[in-house]
Amino acid sequence: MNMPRIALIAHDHRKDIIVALAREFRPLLAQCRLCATGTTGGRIAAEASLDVERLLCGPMGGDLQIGARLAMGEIDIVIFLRDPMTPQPHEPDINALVRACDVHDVPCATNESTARLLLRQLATDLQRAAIPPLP
Ligand SMILES: O=C(CO)COP(=O)(O)O
Repeated sequence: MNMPRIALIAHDHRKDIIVALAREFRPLLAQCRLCATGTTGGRIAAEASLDVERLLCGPMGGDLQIGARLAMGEIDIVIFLRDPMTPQPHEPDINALVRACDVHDVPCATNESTARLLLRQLATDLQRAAIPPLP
């Protein structure tokens, strides 16, 4: 199994949650190629000690960069913890990213529970792939 490529994004009110998830799933995420919007990536790198490629901050085009990569087949999973209670200045970019996930059938977790399901399944898949097939 190739190294999974995961995009991590969280709005401000969800950043503590994505950092906690990154810490909890650190052994798994350390086996993945990670990219993130700017501020989210900075926090994950600093607080979960993970190697993360930091793109632009969300309001400056980070969501669009991730959407473009995804459209090119370069992202396997998106974890995008959106804040449903706070209007965002870059709402069209957010919608474009989630739409791109649907267009290209890329799994996209927009809340913590779904993120957990995705990450647990990924851990199982990686474990199975590591076990050599029976002769
Ligand atoms: O706004 C975001 C996603 O829409 C997140 O961007 P930051 O990680 O740069 O805060």
